[in-house]
Amino acid sequence: MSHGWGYEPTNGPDTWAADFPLANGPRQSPINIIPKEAHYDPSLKALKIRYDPSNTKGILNNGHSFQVDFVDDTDSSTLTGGPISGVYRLKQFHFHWGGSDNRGSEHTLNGIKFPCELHLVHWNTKYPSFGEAAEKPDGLAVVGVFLKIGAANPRLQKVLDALDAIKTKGKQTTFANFDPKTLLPGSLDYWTYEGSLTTPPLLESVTWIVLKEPISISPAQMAKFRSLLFTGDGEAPCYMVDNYRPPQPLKGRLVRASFK
Ligand SMILES: NS(=O)(=O)c1ccc(C(=O)N2CCc3cc(O)c(O)cc3[C@H]2c2ccccc2)cc1
Ligand SMILES: [Zn+2]
Repeated sequence: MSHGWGYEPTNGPDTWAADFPLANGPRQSPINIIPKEAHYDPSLKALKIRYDPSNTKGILNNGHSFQVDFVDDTDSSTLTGGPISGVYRLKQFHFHWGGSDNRGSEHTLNGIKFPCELHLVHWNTKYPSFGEAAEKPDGLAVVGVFLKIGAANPRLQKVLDALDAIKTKGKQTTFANFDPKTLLPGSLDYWTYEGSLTTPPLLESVTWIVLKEPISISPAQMAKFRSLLFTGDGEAPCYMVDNYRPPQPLKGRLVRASFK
């Protein structure tokens, strides 16, 4: 699926519009979230997240990030409630991170970048598949979680321990019985807005749900993420860092808050 896009100066976010005109569309992601300008919406429901660890399928270095994939042929790992209606199934989760701790997240808070951001990707079961849903304005829902530098996060360790086996692009390995719910912070307070995929094809099909509370990651754990390679075996090695798209114009969109 990769069209040669990436995060280097020659193929990075500023070049994507050439192949993916949606890059300049009306509902692009990520965005800078300004909490004071978000609208508290008392009608927003609480997020209901139910994941079945036995759905874990594997872990893959896709050349842009690494992702943990889930079996999504039943409603056993789902997201409901929150700003969405209906049932969305968990497809995969992945991260975006920086080459140093002052950058890496895609969404920013009052212009502040976090060192890393987790995305849990779900698709609307009113459509027959992820691919079909990805083409619809209400097709996807991604839960974003900021990571901040702090104490080592034991919940990340199982994921980090698998990275040695997927160092280069295209490598995948078995990964089973992981509960992504353990990666979520204590509070499920969130901001939500209508946006897009943050990677090509930049489809404008994502209801974004960005959690207010970050989770922690230690410098040593960040170094593990940064040891991955964008490049495949036999290619000149290029470390997988700074795989984030910067914030995009809000273009009049409303950002709602589930909390006061
Ligand atoms: N950062 S994000 O907006 O949360 C995001 C969500 C899903 C996806 C995703 O799952 N896929 C499928 C794998 C893939 C591989 C590529 O090389 C690529 O350029 C894009 C993707 C996207 C994708 C989603 C929907 C339709 C096509 C591709 C990617 C990014
Ligand atoms: Zn992402």
